[in-house]
Amino acid sequence: MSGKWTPESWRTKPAKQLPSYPDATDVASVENTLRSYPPLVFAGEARRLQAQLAKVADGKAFLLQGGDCAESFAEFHPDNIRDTFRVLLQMAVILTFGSAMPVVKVGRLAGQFAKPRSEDTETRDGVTLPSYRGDVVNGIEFTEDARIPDPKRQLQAYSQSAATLNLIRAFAQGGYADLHRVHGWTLGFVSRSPAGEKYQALADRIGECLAFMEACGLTSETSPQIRETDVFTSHEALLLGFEQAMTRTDSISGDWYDTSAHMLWIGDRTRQLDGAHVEFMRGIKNPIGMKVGPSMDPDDMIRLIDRLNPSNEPGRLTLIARMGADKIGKHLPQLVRRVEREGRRVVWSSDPMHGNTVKSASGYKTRAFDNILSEIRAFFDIHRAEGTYAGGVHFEMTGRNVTECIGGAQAISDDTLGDRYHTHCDPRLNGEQAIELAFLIAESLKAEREAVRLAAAS
Ligand SMILES: O=C[C@H](O)[C@H](O)COP(=O)(O)O
Ligand SMILES: C=C(OP(=O)(O)O)C(=O)O
Ligand SMILES: [Mn+2]
Repeated sequence: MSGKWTPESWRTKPAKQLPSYPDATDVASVENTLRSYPPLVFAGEARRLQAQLAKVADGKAFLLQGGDCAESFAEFHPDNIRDTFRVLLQMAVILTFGSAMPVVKVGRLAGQFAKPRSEDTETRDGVTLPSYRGDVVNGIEFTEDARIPDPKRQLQAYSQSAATLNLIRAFAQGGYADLHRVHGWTLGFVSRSPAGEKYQALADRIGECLAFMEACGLTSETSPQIRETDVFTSHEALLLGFEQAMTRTDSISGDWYDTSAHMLWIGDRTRQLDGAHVEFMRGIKNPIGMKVGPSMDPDDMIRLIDRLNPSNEPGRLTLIARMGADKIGKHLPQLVRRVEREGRRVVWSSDPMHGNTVKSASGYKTRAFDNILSEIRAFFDIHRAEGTYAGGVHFEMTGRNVTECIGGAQAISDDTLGDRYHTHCDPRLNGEQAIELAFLIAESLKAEREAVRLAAAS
């Protein structure tokens, strides 16, 4: 029994991972202020994303979701936003070429500020302090003051999200994303790499296709699909007071939308059937995601799907599998099979990051490129074996030349992780690793397409 939903009905349910603010009056005052702020996204945009995700559920499009593990106030800079944006564009072009299908682009951007943590406290040199929970909650500095949750940070997160979104909209629709600029998206450090060279070769082919199409009368002026693109935003709906304050009724449909992002997802740590996060998410009309880790039980998963998507609408729910390269083979097949057997219409996407986090010998939290790739390969293989559709991928990545994940063509090793390790939470793929991975996935997609074509021809 789930009872009546309201934007605040989550408050009566047990909630994990929410900060303990020192003063409830300050929190209420910030939430009131947020309620008076403009929406960041519109309901119509969220509906457009859902329609595109419905195509993914149907096997006719592919989902690419990616961006920072944790956006930060300190790294807020137009160059960083642009660099991540252009790597996303490059990956999308590579995947479009491989799959010959539209690629739905969703950033972990413009709102990805709240972090669930494994431990409530962190100890350094015998000093124990509350854990860092994302810039929207507290500060990363290891001092008593910084670690106290401060609700006013929500106002800064809102402003940064608004400015980030504004820039993304301008990039996506103002000419930067025009396919004629496909060569210009390459970042300096990527252009000198094997992935960069491969990308330049692909860009040359796209240039030829565009010239051919132009000769046929299809130009940026006649075809807006060449000139601009949709890039949607997403984040984990963790800090429910903030999300509630951003939830508004849409005047057209009368439905509730969380206007903080186009898509919101539930993390693996907060997906309890009768918990606060599931309660909040079931009532908002945005397309939503749910992380599915190795502890997910198939019966529970069906109950969660039915709670979150009772009318079985395609595009409403994306299941983001994050098992780990060593666990995916044991856990995913039975879940995929069960969803299929019960006729639930979902998008299956692979997050090959969160099940592959390890502490390196030198003490950095890292992920091995090879394990990331191996989880994705297993994800595709499992779907092929089950006759279901591997609909998308979900990455923690940045356009910056960071050294956070081990491996890839640059062969980043444990010894060099410290060179440019900037993440505020989990290790991200750098621009080159992200593009390298996109090529490897594109090859799988192309092989799949070829297999389908051969099967149809025989
Ligand atoms: O991004 C996801 C989680 O917040 C993150 O993996 C938690 O990391 P922790 O295990 O260091 O708390
Ligand atoms: C917290 C995250 O992942 P998960 O819930 O899968 O651990 C995340 O995506 O940053
Ligand atoms: Mn993360």
